[in-house]
Amino acid sequence: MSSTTVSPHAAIRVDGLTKRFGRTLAVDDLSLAIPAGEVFGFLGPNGAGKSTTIRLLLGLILPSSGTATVFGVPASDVRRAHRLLAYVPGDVALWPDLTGAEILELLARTGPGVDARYRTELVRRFMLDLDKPAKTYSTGNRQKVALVAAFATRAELLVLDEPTSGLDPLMEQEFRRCVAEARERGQTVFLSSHQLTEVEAVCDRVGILRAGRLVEIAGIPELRRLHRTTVEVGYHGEEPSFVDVPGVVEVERLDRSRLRITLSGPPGPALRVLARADITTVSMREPTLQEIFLDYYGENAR
Ligand SMILES: Nc1ncnc2c1ncn2[C@@H]1O[C@H](COP(=O)(O)OP(=O)(O)OP(=O)(O)O)[C@@H](O)[C@H]1O
Repeated sequence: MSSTTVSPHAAIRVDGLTKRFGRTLAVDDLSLAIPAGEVFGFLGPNGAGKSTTIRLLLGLILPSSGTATVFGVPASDVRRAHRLLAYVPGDVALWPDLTGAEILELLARTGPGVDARYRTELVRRFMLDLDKPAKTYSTGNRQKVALVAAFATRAELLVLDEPTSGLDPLMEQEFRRCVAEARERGQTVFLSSHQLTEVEAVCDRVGILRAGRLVEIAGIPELRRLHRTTVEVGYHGEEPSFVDVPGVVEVERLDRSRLRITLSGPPGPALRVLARADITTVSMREPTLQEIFLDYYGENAR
């Protein structure tokens, strides 16, 4: 079932978005367009500006300069914009004396409309006990209530700010299934996360934020190609030489007949060297998103 209307607008469009808090430049001239139907991962280390960007998108704060729209509606036009979106914060606060069931009903009445059958199914899948007051819920259970409420809406845009930090691996799997189902229905998902395996598993594209600026925006396969790939080869006879071969970052001798070559960028030149050698085995490994992330922020970034 799809209730998503086709919009000529991007789900999210941000142009020159900037937010200063006193001397801190939390978001710095950010421009970004997320087409309807995309699952977009928003990555960055602590303090990079992810939550500030989300608060700007939700109209909770106003930008110092620049614009943000949701399906063409200015983010600051909260009444209209919030008919199109549902939001899950990383740190879910619920009304302590209401039960889970009462909270789901309350949220359903304020949000952009709900699919009650799907909601019942999600309550079962997330193994949520709705009869207890929210003050007895653990962090993970509070997060589940917010996730069920958001996924059960037919909001065209789901904004999820680190929504799985309190979930166990089983529930994390369920979350991934829900994102896939949202995508199938044509909903757009904006997912800020520290969980790189999750982003890798569910997102079409990722934006990487550093100190308020977008440093990279790409599809995951494309990101991998831009980063380090390791190739292990076994050879007979003379060791292949990678001196001055473009894209070869490091060559490590594993034993007398095996090398590990680290590549950055296209592998063509290194493969041409290998083609001339007497190669007995070859294996190639692309970087994980975690390695890419460390390339940006870890030792290699300095
Ligand atoms: N209300 C505020 N007043 C002053 N500074 C703020 C305010 N909100 C955020 N900042 C600063 O803006 C910068 C970006 O913070 P933000 O919370 O957006 O980062 P984040 O990427 O969401 O980090 P995390 O992963 O830790 O949640 C930080 O330097 C933070 O200290």
